[in-house]
Amino acid sequence: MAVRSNPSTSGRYAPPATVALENRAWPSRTMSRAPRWLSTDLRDGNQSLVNPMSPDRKLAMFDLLVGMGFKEIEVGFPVASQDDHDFLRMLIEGDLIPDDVRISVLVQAREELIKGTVESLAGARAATVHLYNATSPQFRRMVFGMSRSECKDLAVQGTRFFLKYADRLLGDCDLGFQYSPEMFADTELDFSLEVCEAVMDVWQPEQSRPIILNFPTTVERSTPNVFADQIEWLDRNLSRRENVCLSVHPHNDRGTGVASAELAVLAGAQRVEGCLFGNGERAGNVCLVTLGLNALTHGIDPGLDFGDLNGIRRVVEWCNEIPVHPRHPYGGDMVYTAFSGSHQDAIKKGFDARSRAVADGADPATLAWEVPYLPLDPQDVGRTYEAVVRINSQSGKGGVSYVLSSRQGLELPRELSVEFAALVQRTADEWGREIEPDEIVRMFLTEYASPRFLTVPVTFRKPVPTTLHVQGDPFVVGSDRADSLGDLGAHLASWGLRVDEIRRIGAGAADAVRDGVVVYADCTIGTRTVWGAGSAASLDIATRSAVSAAITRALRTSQPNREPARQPLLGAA
Ligand SMILES: CC(=O)SCCNC(=O)CCNC(=O)[C@H](O)C(C)(C)COP(=O)(O)OP(=O)(O)OC[C@H]1O[C@@H](n2cnc3c(N)ncnc32)[C@H](O)[C@@H]1OP(=O)(O)O
Ligand SMILES: CC(C)C(=O)C(=O)O
Repeated sequence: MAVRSNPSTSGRYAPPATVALENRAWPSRTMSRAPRWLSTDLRDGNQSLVNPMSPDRKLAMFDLLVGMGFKEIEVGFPVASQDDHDFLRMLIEGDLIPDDVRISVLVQAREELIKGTVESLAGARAATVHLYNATSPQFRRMVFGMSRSECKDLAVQGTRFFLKYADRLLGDCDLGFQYSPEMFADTELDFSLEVCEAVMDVWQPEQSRPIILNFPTTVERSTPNVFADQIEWLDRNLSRRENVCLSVHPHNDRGTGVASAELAVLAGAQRVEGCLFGNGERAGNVCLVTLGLNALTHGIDPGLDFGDLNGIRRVVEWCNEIPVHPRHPYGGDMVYTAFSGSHQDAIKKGFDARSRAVADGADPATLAWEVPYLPLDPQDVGRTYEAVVRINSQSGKGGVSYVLSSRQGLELPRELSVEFAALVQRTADEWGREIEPDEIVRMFLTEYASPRFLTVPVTFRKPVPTTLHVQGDPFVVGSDRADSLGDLGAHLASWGLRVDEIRRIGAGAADAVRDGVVVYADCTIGTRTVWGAGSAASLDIATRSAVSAAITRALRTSQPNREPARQPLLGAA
């Protein structure tokens, strides 16, 4: 097949500039604690929506953020719209901002807008004003029509206006100040530094009045390592560093917003701005859910509560009117689900190993999480194990066994699970769709279980060698459970059955059969080997039931590939 390339279009895009950084330190660092988080769901997130949030949606989002533990929340751009202004006033006048939460508001470097912003904060106990202007060559040339020094002056004047109106109007407020050179990632590094230094000369940061300098990838255009280099360069070169909170604000245009944020933290960023589930302009702001849970799965407390991630998602979806993708890291519907056989097998073995460790006395709360293919314990975010394994034609015996075990407590012998999995796979192929757990259980019971428990002995004309599997661990005749099986051989002999071996006997009932023991009988009938399953309060009756089911199957399975009947038989018994 001919390979098509796009030389004519790719030639219109330039590769990003790189940073000359000697001995960069970030590649060999690891994250040891979570950065400060700022949620900009109510500002950058909101400004990107088709329908900006209504007041009740804004309040729901604010309450959610507070409930999750956010301590810094950008609540809007109060001079941009009456809605943003009114929401801010509602938070202040309604005393809805907890003492340990700091709100912030965004404003451009224009005097009348700064004045209006400061006025809208009247009565606030604590707040940060976030001033921005774009600094990149493209903006200076195309949007502002300004030289470098005029652009710097815009930021400097903006800071002066802020101080002027804040002094006049907000004497009682614990005021913070944040400056962002918008389009930072596309701005010459030395110019970003020059502007930030000039802003700091006006603000005069001290320990008691630090400054937040926030560096956005307003439009993400380079690989995350380039952004990390930019941040490390600033970390090294900014003056008054101890009074600067170095913050980043990544967007996700190239799909690497999370990587940009994480590498930036390694490079010296102390604070990250983003949105829940990555809402935001174009391809979104960096996703704070992903970042927070990435930290958690590296053993770092994110300082945010993700314990009810489905609940968080519901609020976010309602506020933004945008569904979260089923494959969204940690929060999507499908992310704790495996369909493919080898994944399911490994997951089941992981859970089994975990159960054994707990049975041996390990505390599940502290036992290291190491279930293959599940980077996070779904229960840590309020999800269940219910949908961890789902069955379709890609599934194998591990998955089918997992469903029967987790749903019904049925622990199939390996040979039986191989056989049953093949039947499930054929059925999934035939039906052309996923098979629900209840259907799997029904299919198993329909195929292998006796239509009803037989309580009377069955007589066969010729001896049938039988291997019995009883739910649970291997059992050897003559062990401590031998007495409970004492009559078994006699019973089976009275049916005309010869017991070659009794391999397994269970401790405890299967959920499917509340009344006791499950027996899996592997019977050689004539030239065929046929499985049957039975359950009852006593081993004796369960065994008859299992053998009877095997015989019934042997009689009816002249067409082995038939579609299984749909009615549950054990359930009806
Ligand atoms: C990357 C980001 O997310 S930044 C935040 C973006 N968010 C928003 O823009 C939403 C809120 N903004 C708004 O609602 C409006 O832009 C307002 C209300 C703030 C201002 O509206 P308007 O006065 O009508 O101006 P408009 O939006 O067209 O702004 C363009 C003007 O502002 C100037 N400008 C843009 N950004 C800045 C800035 N940060 N500082 C100073 N001037 C700026 C432009 O140069 C342009 O000036 P010109 O009119 O002399 O050509
Ligand atoms: C105002 C700044 C921080 C911004 O939103 C951006 O550049 O994306």
